[in-house]
Amino acid sequence: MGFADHVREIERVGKGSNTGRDAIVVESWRRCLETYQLDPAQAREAVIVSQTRLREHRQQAEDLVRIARSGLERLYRQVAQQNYVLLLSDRQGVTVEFLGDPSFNNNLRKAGLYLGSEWSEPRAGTCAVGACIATGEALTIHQTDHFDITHTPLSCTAAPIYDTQGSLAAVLDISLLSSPILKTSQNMARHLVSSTVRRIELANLMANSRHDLVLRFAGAPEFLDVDPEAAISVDGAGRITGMTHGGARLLAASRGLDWRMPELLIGQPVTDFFLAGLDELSSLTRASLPQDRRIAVRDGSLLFAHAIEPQQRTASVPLARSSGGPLAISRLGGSVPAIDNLRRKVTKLAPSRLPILLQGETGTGKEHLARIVHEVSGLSGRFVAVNCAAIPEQLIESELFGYAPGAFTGALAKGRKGLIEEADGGTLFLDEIGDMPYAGQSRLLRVLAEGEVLPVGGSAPRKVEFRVVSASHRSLADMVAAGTFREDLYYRLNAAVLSLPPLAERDDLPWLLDRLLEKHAKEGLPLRISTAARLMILSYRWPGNVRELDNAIAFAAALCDEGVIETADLPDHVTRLSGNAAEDTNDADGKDAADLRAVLAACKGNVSEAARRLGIDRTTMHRRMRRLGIDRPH
Ligand SMILES: Nc1ncnc2c1ncn2[C@@H]1O[C@H](COP(=O)(O)OP(=O)(O)OP(=O)(O)O)[C@@H](O)[C@H]1O
Repeated sequence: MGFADHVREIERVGKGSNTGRDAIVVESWRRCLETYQLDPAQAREAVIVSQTRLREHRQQAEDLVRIARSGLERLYRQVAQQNYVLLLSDRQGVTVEFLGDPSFNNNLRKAGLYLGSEWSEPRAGTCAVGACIATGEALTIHQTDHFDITHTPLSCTAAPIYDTQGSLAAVLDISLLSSPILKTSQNMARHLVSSTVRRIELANLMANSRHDLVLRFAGAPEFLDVDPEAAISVDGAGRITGMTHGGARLLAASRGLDWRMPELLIGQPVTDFFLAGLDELSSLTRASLPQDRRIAVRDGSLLFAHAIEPQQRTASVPLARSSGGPLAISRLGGSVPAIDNLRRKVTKLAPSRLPILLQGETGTGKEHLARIVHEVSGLSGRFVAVNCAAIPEQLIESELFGYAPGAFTGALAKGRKGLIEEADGGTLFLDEIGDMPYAGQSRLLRVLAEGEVLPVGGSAPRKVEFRVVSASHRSLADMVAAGTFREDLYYRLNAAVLSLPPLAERDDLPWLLDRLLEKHAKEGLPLRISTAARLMILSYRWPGNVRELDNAIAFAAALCDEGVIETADLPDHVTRLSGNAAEDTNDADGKDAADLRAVLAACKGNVSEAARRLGIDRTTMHRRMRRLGIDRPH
């Protein structure tokens, strides 16, 4: 159908003609013409909201997205091969979650199948998300059902997600960019989307009714425990506190009410809807077989029910203390002012429960410091280190939060504890926190705020108590300014900030060298180093920090004869770039020292000028002078 025909059909429908379109499409076209005054002859580009607005929408929807995530991923895996993309829109029609093949990114963006795209009817005309918001029903808007000619290649199927109070919270949509197939082929898609929504609503109800009795219902006993059709929650006084959409329909049908009026359902006594007392309802637990858990609804129908008792909160784990502080703190570094200062801070901060943010270039010893903090803290639980940059983005949430049994394909049948729970009673070290995906940041924030962790695909949060130490070699403050790191999470993590200097700025390099020689000594044989090799190490800049030094000593330890490291055993780049501090002599006044003296003399003792000529900063210059035993000229 061409553009002109499409416009003509909409106009005819607007005037009351029947062109054979589904009623749901006809009603939407009329809303577009009459209520929103849209012109079918004027094609509109897809609307994508600004980053700032998108962030606001995503923050508001984050609770739902968190609960829906495993369901969304599962649905996407089922449909991705048929080239569907998946959109979760909030109740304003703004896409807050998107799963699609990144290889056709540009076309999807143009078509509005993208994060931040706005699919409300007033903005986009008849479309699946918009019509779903307007009607509250699952539906398909296929190709020329769309009002706007821009969207007519698309085939979209959407279902509404209701919150536990019966209000529309979001819309789940799967869309095909172009589709040669007939509209009826989307019936299957609608079924898939609707069953995903049912599971999401159930998970949401479970998460929100931890202290209430939950009743799940199914028409057949076989599905009762695995895929119930409806669920409601009931408080200790027997009043309805929440429901899934299926639950709302069931309650409304029981009394001949309209499910669109949830205020007639929420807060009402459950016994108004069922021919059973509260005690009888609470006894429908797994203790009896599903087929024996039959219950009569007031409209005369019979259902099977499953009662889930309110969950008790787990008692908080006392964080016991142990000692180990003095020894641990001495491993921080040598006795030089900067490190002594750091040591003082660590001693004071470690026993508190304040979250600590460690800053420092890569390899400066952030994890080493985090372990020291843990040992000095006296926490009895484990130290669990997580490198957020090393875990693939798709796995980060299940690694951190764990997952419930059967949460996704490939998951262990009995589920798995996440790293956060492993750290219960101890310290969770989040390395490279700046690489944590945005969605994971939101979930982490929630764990820190509530002290509870909800496994992926799970509905029962578990209490956890741990100390968080995080680290990043990137500036989190800059990331917050750029909108890639959550500001609220940033403020939660950086209650105390400790900075580790680059190795080139550490005056305790000789101390570190000695510790690493001890570390790499082979059993029973002390590892030593010749003066020349030592000087070479002391005058090298160590851009890779303590890690590079550690690796260099490990390398030399493997090469050296009779436990003595000579210059020839050091890695080539160290010998090449160390400025020949000392040829193989025992003379501490090597060529490097002579060079420095010469430059200083040429600059009439002006250290800043000498540093400038050598292309190093003044602090480094002073440090080199100290190392090489050169006094400051007067
Ligand atoms: N004070 C120290 N004493 C002895 N060894 C140290 C010290 N600091 C760091 N190291 C060693 O240096 C190496 C690198 O340290 P660590 O892994 O803690 O650095 P990092 O800053 O966390 O690195 P990245 O930013 O790459 O995660 C480790 O092998 C560690 O044992």
